[in-house]
Amino acid sequence: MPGTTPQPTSATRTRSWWGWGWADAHPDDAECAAMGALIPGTLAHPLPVPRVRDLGVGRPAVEPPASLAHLVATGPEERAAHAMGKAYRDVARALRGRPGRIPDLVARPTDEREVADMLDWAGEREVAVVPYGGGSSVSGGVEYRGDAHRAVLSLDMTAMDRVLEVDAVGRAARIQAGTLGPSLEDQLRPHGLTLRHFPQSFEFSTLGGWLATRAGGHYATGRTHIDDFVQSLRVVTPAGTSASWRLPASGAGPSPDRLFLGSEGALGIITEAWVRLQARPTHKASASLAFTDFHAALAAVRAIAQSDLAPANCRLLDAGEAALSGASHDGSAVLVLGFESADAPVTARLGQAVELARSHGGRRGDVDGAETADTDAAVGAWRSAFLRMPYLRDGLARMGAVAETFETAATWDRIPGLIEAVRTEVGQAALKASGHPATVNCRLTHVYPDGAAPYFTVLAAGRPGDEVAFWDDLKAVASDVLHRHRATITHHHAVGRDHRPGYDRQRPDPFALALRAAKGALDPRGILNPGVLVD
Ligand SMILES: Cc1cc2nc3c(=O)[nH]c(=O)nc-3n(C[C@H](O)[C@H](O)[C@H](O)COP(=O)(O)OP(=O)(O)OC[C@H]3O[C@@H](n4cnc5c(N)ncnc54)[C@H](O)[C@@H]3O)c2cc1C
Repeated sequence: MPGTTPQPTSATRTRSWWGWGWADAHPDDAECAAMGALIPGTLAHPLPVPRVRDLGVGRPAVEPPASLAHLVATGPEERAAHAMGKAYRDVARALRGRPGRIPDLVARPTDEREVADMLDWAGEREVAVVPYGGGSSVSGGVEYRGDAHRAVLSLDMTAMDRVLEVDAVGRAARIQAGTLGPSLEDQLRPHGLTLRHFPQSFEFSTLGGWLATRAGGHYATGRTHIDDFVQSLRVVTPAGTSASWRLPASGAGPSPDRLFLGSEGALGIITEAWVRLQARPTHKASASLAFTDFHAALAAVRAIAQSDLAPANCRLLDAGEAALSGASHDGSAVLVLGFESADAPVTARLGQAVELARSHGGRRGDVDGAETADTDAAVGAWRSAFLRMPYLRDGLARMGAVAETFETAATWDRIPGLIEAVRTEVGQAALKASGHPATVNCRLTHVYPDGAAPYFTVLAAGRPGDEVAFWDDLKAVASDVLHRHRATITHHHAVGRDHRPGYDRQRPDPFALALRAAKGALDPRGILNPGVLVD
């Protein structure tokens, strides 16, 4: 229309090379300063937005092979954008001009043959291959550390981005690994189907990345992990291509798919998968409940998780987290509930869950019974904050503040003690290291009949110029607490390089032996994502 300003689209917008999401969505200097003022001890002015030209990116250590050169980028911008994931420590390193080793080449294969050719070439020349989906890793999964290889190739899968087949009868689709979340759902929509896997990073992460990290979706209890949706996988390894059969279930020995789910690029390149789909939900209802007593709220959540009500969303925000997201301002914890169905109205189930929560002391917020949309104010506030949070984290990082999250899972008997210990010990460690009190909030992002996944947010003044070491020290304290409480080192953020010490302590020794043997058999030259999972 004449006179209207064109809205930016994904075709016209630029991804940030150093931080989350779109470059144009980051808070400006004034917003950064306003946020920083809320955390005592942060910088007076924001650190400048980092520029690739200040990194002094050198020439690649190797030339791309002539036959594949048309798939390879060697420019500094592309290479810098593929050097790291999107954790706080990645953002902090970029802000200080120390992103670590920049890959020499960025390759974008368009089919499986090209993936195999890239691996052959890399194997012959001792070039490390780091698979790259959306690059949203928060555990050091897409960066190369060390210098044991001649060069580093970032294998960006996003040119393989199509839904290849839809089986409407069996409700499944064959999808290429480099498909980003929004495109995947856009391609399924005309079929009335959905994968319904929504990690917070949905917009900038791929099916292959979800599979390689065993990602956890939000708005989901029950079938939460991407593993639950996999029918079969194709994986290109230096030892050949693994293709499993499409099956609804199978008891034929250990599952080949399970070997590659969570393999984080260390065993092969996932090129495509058949995944189970669902009808798109048409009935929706949501509600929030406030709790004065967090322990009563924990009991309410457990009761709902152990009932057969099966909410689509059941997450508990402690008082700090509820205040941060705008879901509550009176010191209450908030339980967010959501129900969905493609077949039947859900208000009755929502009503039962609300009653269960009330019997544990929950005070009812607005219940939306419209069956079509979420209008509960607390639910809406939480959802917008949830999506905006990564941008705000990067704004706070520019103020020298640490704003980061970590997550775990444990059985119900351990949950109260675990949450208390993390809050206390991480809080004390931050105070000791920076001289300023830190905020350590908790929410339960995923709940199960037998346990829950607590997700912690840390907001603290960093040590100016030394933010990464400060965060690493806090994370080491947190990892020790998790280990003592027999809570997993990660529920859905993957192992990568950052969680290796915790993972190595957690996994049984015979399993480590088997994993090493698998790595040796599939990747005999040790070129695939060296440093993640297993050496
Ligand atoms: C703001 C934010 C929110 C997040 N929210 C969630 C969340 O809600 N749930 C969740 O589970 N995670 C979350 N994450 C973590 C991250 O998004 C997930 O680990 C995601 O699955 C990574 O997908 P990706 O496509 O970005 O993979 P990448 O980050 O590119 O890669 C992740 C790992 O998988 C490997 N890999 C990628 N593609 C392939 C492939 N085709 N074959 C073999 N290996 C491959 C990489 O080498 C790397 O080791 C979040 C991260 C951020 C920054």
